[in-house]
Amino acid sequence: MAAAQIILASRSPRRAELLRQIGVDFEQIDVEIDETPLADEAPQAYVLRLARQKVVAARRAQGQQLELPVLAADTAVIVDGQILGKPVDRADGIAMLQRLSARSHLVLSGVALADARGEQAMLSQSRVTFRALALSEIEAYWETGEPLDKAGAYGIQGLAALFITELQGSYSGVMGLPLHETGELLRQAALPLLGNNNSNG
Ligand SMILES: Cc1cn([C@H]2C[C@H](O)[C@@H](COP(=O)(O)OP(=O)(O)OP(=O)(O)O)O2)c(=O)[nH]c1=O
Repeated sequence: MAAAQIILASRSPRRAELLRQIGVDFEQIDVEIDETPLADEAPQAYVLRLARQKVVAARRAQGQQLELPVLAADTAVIVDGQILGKPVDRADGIAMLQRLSARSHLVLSGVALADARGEQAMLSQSRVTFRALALSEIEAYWETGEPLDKAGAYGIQGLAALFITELQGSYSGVMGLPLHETGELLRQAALPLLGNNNSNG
């Protein structure tokens, strides 16, 4: 296996899969932060703050000797201006999916990269539209286990693909790691992908 180029501060297997997709060699570590929104915090500011906090916490945990850049992300579903995180239980998950039925919502993903020079963050914003969902279908979806660990109680990359009539924005951003923005942050940190350090060339 090639030597790691960066640290991915995430437990998420989806983020690891997406980072592998763009050919980055990485080590994955866990970070735990408080994900409670601040009073009156805008959703965009919220996901950017959490992504930054994850990289900062990871660098702190690794100590001064850490040399590799650290990448982390945070994803939230926004409906009527309200932030939906991961469902806390079955009733919460079912209520979230009922709210998302027959309308569109926003999915925000913040991604941050920290290295010795400090940290940078970028935002990905997508609009996802769901068809009308029957309660029986929502209940059956909950029973699959797929919604449990996902913001908004669904996974675009899984069975919830059956619900989505339209996506405007970034599929990888909805799934948890926006790959265009990730590539830009890596390029700015002098870790170019495809050996190209110049987006115009
Ligand atoms: C909307 C949506 C979210 N998700 C996932 C991505 C994230 O893993 C999760 C949102 O929770 P996050 O708090 O962003 O991330 P996490 O706690 O799972 O992982 P970590 O903090 O360790 O990086 O929801 C999907 O997998 N598919 C989707 O379609």
